Amino acid sequence: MPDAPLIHGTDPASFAHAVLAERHPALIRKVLDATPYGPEQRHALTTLLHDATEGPLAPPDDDPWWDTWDVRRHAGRSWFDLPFLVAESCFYRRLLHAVGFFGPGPWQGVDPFRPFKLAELDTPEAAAELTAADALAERPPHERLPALLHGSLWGNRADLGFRIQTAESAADSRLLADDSEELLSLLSRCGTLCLVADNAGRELIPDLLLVDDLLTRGRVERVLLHLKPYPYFVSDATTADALDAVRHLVTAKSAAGPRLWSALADGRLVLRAHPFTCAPLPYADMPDDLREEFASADLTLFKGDLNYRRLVGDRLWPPTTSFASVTAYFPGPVAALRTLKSDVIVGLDASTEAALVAAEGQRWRTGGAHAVIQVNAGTN
Ligand SMILES: O=P(O)(O)OC[C@@]1(O)O[C@H](CO)[C@@H](O)[C@@H]1O
Repeated sequence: MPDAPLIHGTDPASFAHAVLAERHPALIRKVLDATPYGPEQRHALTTLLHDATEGPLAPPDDDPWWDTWDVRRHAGRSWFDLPFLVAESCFYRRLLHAVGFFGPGPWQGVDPFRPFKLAELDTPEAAAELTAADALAERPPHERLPALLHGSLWGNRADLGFRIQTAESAADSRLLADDSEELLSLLSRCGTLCLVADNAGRELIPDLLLVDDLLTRGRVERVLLHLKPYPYFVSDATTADALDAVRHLVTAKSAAGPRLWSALADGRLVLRAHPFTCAPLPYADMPDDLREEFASADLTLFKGDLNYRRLVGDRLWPPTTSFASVTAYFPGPVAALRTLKSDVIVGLDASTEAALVAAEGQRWRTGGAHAVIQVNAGTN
């Protein structure tokens, strides 16, 4: 397994530093504005707002998460000195603790990000995406599946979802690595697919439409949908979010809605929420039970930026590092659908990297304008 330095937020000019110093405080303000929390929670949130930028890491005494994942040992360090993934994971754990999510009490289980997630579902753009997706049902597989795959890849970017692939769109320059043909081939003969989901709302809807097509058209026998056991990184999907999405599809009279409802009821679509999905660790450190589940699947498909960071390791890999080399540990065929929203990237040609740097400096890594579809079928 190749090696490279872990990404930290120490450099004030880095993306990671900006996330910790700017995005996290802004998020706390959004959470305070979105829910009428009481004085105790508001005090806990404003304390976190200060701690997470000025103070040392201060784990709560009464939360075993900090011991389960061996994070308490970082107590007293600056958040900026921690591995970026650890710092973010600690922030979200502290935020949920501050709003009383873990209880006991009346706020137990109340998702602080739910207002943002629900707002995404009821928009004209979301309705237009559903109309476009339903129209796909009549198209032949060689058009329908790539469009559904791109719809899932670009998630909530409606202008780029569900387009019928034409010559120019198939050569979309925003796609920096494209193993979609190999991915579609793996999906065409897949008994069990593990889909490790990313965000709720308008990203989960395209994911579920892809799942429905795979299950309905007989290409996949069973899908294990890996969600988060509790709210994480603002938008990450929980079971409640998945049920909201299915109910939304039924209410919107999408043909996929009742089919997904039935697939859940008869066990062809199974919801999973393993604690490791909220751990501050790379998937290379996954526990044995999760490793066995992925090993027993015919394909595991990771969605989104955070999952990609954890799949390949949140490190400053040279972009030309092969995707296969950093996922060689994975116990079965694995693929990633990821829009680039953070520094880590592997699997690019040297010429692609050079052209991106010449055109955009290093902004191409974090702007969300580019994406990769990468596969390690495990055959090499
Ligand atoms: O997994 P997602 O939702 O695609 O993206 C999550 C994410 O890009 O947002 C953070 C920055 O705000 C990153 O640190 C993190 O990887």
